Amino acid sequence: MSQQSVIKFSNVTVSFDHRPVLDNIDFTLENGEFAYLIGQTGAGKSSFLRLIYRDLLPDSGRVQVADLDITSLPDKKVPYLRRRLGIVFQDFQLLPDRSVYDNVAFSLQVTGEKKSYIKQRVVEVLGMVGLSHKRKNMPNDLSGGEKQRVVIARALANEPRIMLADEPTGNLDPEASASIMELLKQINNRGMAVLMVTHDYDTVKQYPYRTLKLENGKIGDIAMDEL
Ligand SMILES: Nc1ncnc2c1ncn2[C@@H]1O[C@H](COP(=O)(O)OP(=O)(O)OP(=O)(O)O)[C@@H](O)[C@H]1O
Repeated sequence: MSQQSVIKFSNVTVSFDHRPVLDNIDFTLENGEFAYLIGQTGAGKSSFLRLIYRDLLPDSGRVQVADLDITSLPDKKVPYLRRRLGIVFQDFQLLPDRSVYDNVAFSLQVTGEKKSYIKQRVVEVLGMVGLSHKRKNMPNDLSGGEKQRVVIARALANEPRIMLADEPTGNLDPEASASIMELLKQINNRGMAVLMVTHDYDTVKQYPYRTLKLENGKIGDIAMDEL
């Protein structure tokens, strides 16, 4: 894999019940690149993401993420891989009985970071997502957009090189969606690669980046006017 790419699929095939969902796919995400992944329901977008965080192995082909070969990665190294990825999914997956601060701190505690570093880093990432003033609140006290910001702060805490976002604006109103997109844009401008699955074509048009479409098991770049 070149120094420039952070994700590389080579001849990747995934089948369910003998039907290929991903059919001999090649794909590269460059370091610091922002890309959308679109496609109809059932096109294979979630399966595509699952390959990247090693929740699914391909039937054939090779998947490389950062400098790791996912296809030959021992199970015990999977947590190490996942710490290199910031994962932001639609159902917010926050711990409901912990404060905003503790939800973010938790992701650093599991990696065994020092207490003083955790405190500094949590304050830093909550500042980045504009939620310093909500650090003592519980997730249920927050709006949908604010919850999504906490999820993003948590994903940023380990300083990943790649952010995977599965419909991060899916459940949000237009204003909250725009603020999440501004945040992802800002994160990308700091050099992090972002791969975002979305059905939200308005957002794609408003924030134009490279757009890939999954269709009939194949992936290809598409232009804005083809949306
Ligand atoms: N574990 C599985 N066993 C059998 N079939 C599966 C499995 N996982 C996914 N599929 C099938 O593979 C296809 C692609 O599913 P996937 O969830 O990747 O699509 P998607 O593009 O993410 O869809 P959506 O937009 O609805 O989330 C679907 O037809 C789905 O039913």
